[in-house]
Amino acid sequence: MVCGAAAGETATTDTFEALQRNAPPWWDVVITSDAAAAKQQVEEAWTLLQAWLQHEHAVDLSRFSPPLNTITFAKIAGGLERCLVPLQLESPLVAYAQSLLTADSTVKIAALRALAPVLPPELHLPSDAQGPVLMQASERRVALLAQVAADPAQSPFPPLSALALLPRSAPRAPHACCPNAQLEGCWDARSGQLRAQLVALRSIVAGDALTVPRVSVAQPSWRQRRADLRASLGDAAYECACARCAVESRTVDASALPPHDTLALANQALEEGRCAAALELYRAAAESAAAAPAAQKGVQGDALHGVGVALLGCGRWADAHRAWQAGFALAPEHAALAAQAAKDAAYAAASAGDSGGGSASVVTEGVGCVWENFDGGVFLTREPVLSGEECAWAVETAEAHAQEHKGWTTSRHYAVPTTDLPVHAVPALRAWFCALLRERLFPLLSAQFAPRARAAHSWHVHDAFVVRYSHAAQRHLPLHADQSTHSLTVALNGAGAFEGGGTYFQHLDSALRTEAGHVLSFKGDLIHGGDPITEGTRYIIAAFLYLDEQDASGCSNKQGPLAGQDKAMQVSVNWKEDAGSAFSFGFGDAS
Ligand SMILES: O=C(O)CCC(=O)C(=O)O
Ligand SMILES: [Fe+2]
Repeated sequence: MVCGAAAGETATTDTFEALQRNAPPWWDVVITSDAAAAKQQVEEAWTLLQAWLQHEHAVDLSRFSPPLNTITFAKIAGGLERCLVPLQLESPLVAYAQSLLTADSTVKIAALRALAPVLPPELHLPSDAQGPVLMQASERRVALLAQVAADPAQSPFPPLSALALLPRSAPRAPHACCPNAQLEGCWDARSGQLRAQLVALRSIVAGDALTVPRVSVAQPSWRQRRADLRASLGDAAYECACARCAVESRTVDASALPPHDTLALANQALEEGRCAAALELYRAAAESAAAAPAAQKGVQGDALHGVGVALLGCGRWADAHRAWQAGFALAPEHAALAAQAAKDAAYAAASAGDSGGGSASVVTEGVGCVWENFDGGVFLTREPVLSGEECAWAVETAEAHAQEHKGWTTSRHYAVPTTDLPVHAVPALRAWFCALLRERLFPLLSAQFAPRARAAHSWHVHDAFVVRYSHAAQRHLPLHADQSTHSLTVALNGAGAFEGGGTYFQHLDSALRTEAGHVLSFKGDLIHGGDPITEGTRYIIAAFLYLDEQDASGCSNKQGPLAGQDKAMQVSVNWKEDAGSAFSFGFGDAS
C-alpha cells in the first residue's frame, strides 16, 4: 500500500490535522513507474483511508473543517504531487556493454547476437562472417556499443524511469540553481526496488545548508528557471534566492561573493558546458581569492587553473596555456598548475624555432608528395619519417622506463583512457621527441595545415604520450575527439608485430594501418579511435597539438587571459629522479 497512517497512530481529528501539516510522516518513499500510476495510487489510498476512518474508527468525515472530502484530499494529493521527484537510473545494460570490452571474442559474439533485437543495424554482426573476420567484427561492434551505450542521446538501452514520492518530513532541502546535493535513484539490492537517495554534488562543509534542484538547472536562462520554479511550486511570486540567480540577473557581482561560492558556480557552468560563463566566473573567483586571506590560496589556484580549462572549452588553446603559465606564477604551489607548467616547459624546446620559417618553406614546395590525402582531412606520410632503428629505440626506451618506474599508466585521460606513458616524463624520449617535432614534424604539419604560417614555432604540444595496445591488455580505444586542434599518431611498429589495430576514422569507416615510422595527421575534432588488435603489441606516439595563429602571424598575444596580472615568466626544468614518484620537477623563475 502506498499511503497509510503511521504505525500505532489513531486516526482522530487531531491526527488528521497533523497529517495535513505533514507531521508525523504518514507515507513512505514510494516509487512508481509514471505520474499517472502515482496519481492512481494516491486515489486508491484515499479510498482506503476513507474506508478505514469510517468503518474501523467510526470517524465522521463531516466533522472535519474544512470537511474532509475528495477536494480536501485532492489538495493533499496536490501537495503530494509537489513531492513527486522524477528519478532516472542508468540501465544495467550500459554497465554490461562496458564489461564486454574486456570479454573474450566468443562472449562478445554471443552477447551481440542476444542483444541484436534492441541494437541498431550498424551493431549487428554480419551474418556471413566467420573465424577471424567475425572476431574482428565483434571487437569493433562491442567497442562502438560501449561508446553509444554510455551516451544517453544514442544509447539503445533507455534509462529506468521512476517517480519518488517523498514525505514532507523527509529532509526537504530548499531549491537552489547551484545546488550542492541532488536526489538520485539507486537500485536497492536488498529490497529489489529503486530507492531515492540524496547525493552531494560537491564537498559540503558542516553547517552549510543543503540545497537541491527542484527544476532543471541545466536551463541557462534565469528568467526561464524562475518561470519553471513558479509553475512547479505553485507560487506565482516565487523568487529564487540562490547565488547563481543573483549573479546571472546582475543583482550581485560575482567578485562580491565569497571566492568559494564563485568557484562552485564556475565549476557548475563548466560541467554544464557553459564555458564562456565559466571563464568569467573563474576569473572573478581568482580575483576575489587573491584579495582574500591566505586560507583562500587553494581556491585561488583552482580558479586560476579553471581559467585555462574554460579557455580550452572555448577553443582558445594558446590562451589556455598562457593562462596556466600566468596562473602558475601566481600560485606555484597548486599541483595541477605546477604539473601543467612542467609539461609546457618540457615541450618548449619543440616550439623554439626561427621565426623566419626556413624549414617550413622548404617542405611547403613538396607538400603534394609528402602527404597522402584521405577524405575529410586525414593525411598519411608517403615516406617514413622515422627510421626503423629510431622506432625500435623509442619502444625500448618507453618499456625500460615503465619497468623501472610505475609501469604504464591507464588513467591519464578521463574519457577514453589509453595505456600510455607521457613523453615528457621520460627524459630521453622528451629530448628526442622535441627535436623530432621541431626539425621534422612541425615543418611537415605547417606545409599541410598552415602553408601560410611563417614559422614552425607556431605549433605547440598540449600532450604527447606513447600508447601501448596489447592483445592481453588494452586492445583498442573507443571513438572520441582529441583535446587538440591537430593530432598526430606516429607508428612505432607495424606489420608483423601485431594483427588488426590502426587508427579508425568514423567518417572513413576504416582503420588506417601504417608501417613503422609513418605519421598520420588530422584535425583533433575528427571522430576516431584505436581499432582493436587481435594479436601482438602495437606502439604509437599520439600527440595532441595546437596551432597558435597569433604566433604564426608574428603578433604575440600580449592581452593575456589574466590581463593586467599576466607576467612574462621563464620556467626552467630540472629533471631528477626521486625515490617516491617517477620524477620531480624543479622550477626557477628566471625573470
Ligand atoms: O590508436 C590510434 O591510432 C589512435 C590513438 C588515439 O586516438 C589517441 O590516443 O587519442
Ligand atoms: Fe585520439
